[in-house]
Amino acid sequence: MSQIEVSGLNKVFRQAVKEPGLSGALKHLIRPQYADKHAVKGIDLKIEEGESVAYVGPNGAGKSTTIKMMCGVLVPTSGQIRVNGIDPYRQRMENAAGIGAVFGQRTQLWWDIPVLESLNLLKDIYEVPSGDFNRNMKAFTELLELDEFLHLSARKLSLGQRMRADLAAALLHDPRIVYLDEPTIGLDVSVKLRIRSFIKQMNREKGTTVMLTTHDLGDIEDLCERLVIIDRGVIIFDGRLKEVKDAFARERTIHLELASPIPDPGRLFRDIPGLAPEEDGPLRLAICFDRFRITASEIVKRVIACAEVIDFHIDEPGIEQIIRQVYEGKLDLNLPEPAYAAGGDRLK
Ligand SMILES: Nc1ncnc2c1ncn2[C@@H]1O[C@H](COP(=O)(O)OP(=O)(O)OP(=O)(O)O)[C@@H](O)[C@H]1O
Repeated sequence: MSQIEVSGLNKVFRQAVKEPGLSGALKHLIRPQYADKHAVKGIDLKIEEGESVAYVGPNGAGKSTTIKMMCGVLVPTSGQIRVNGIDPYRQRMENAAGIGAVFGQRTQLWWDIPVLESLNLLKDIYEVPSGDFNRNMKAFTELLELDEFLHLSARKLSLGQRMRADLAAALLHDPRIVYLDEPTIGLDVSVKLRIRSFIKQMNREKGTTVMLTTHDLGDIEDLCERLVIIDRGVIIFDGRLKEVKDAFARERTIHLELASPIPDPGRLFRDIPGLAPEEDGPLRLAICFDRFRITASEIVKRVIACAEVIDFHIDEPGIEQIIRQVYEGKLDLNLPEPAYAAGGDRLK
């Protein structure tokens, strides 16, 4: 059995339908009207111990609703969820012992007491043995630089400090699974990197399963091996991140440094529609190409035939670009890829 098993999962919310203004509110009081919102539609998902999964989708796609059902916060309308072998809603207490959760918009720390006190309270609630608590506190303090604010109450923390404290709180009891809902939202780059490196370390060293929802696609690239995309309540893609990149990261830019100028470099690629080298001075070329149309080695071969190439490097697009295209309906990740590019190289 997988660590997380979800099958045929549905969640329907009943939403009040009100006309605007006071008269709308009064009408609703007299004759309330409701509409059903099918937030999650028949989801099937299996996650194995130690996996790091990015669960992404546009606003309102159903990510948080799924995570809340996995945490036992929301009851499914229909379908099955087993987390660590138990039903998260019916066995909430047992479920809580095996999971940690960070919701970027909310904190689980007590607002008015020092962070250290909150962590001590969580130690008691989760019945964390003192040895484990001290060991984790030592490691987390170092990795997340908690020292600077352990004595402050949660209400006095900056957003970045609050997120670091929340991560420590979520992982204090060594949960086997951690759900992270927008863990880096609104944070500056250095805090983001620190948090990512902490999550990676937990996943690598303790084998903690990570399920991450985020709009920061850099988080995905840095943290996750598997990508699950949900759109309007339906899972539209589930696969390895690396395979997605290999198959769909089409656009690349090759930067070449030359020993001597090439007059009219565009003529070398007239047979490839849309491929136009950009010159950055006489000895530098930047060529943006679709690798399904021509390979990097073919480009280098054509340039070398005209001038000595001193150096070159290739910029690859990130997963961000690919996912953005999926959201915009321009890319279907389930489509088979083209087989060959100019120059004869196999694409995969
Ligand atoms: N408690 C609720 N009552 C009614 N409708 C809800 C409730 N919670 C969520 N919804 C609706 O369910 C749909 C899915 O919401 P959900 O919060 O799961 O999306 P999400 O993918 O997490 O979006 P975001 O990226 O914006 O956080 C949305 O249309 C939302 O309005």
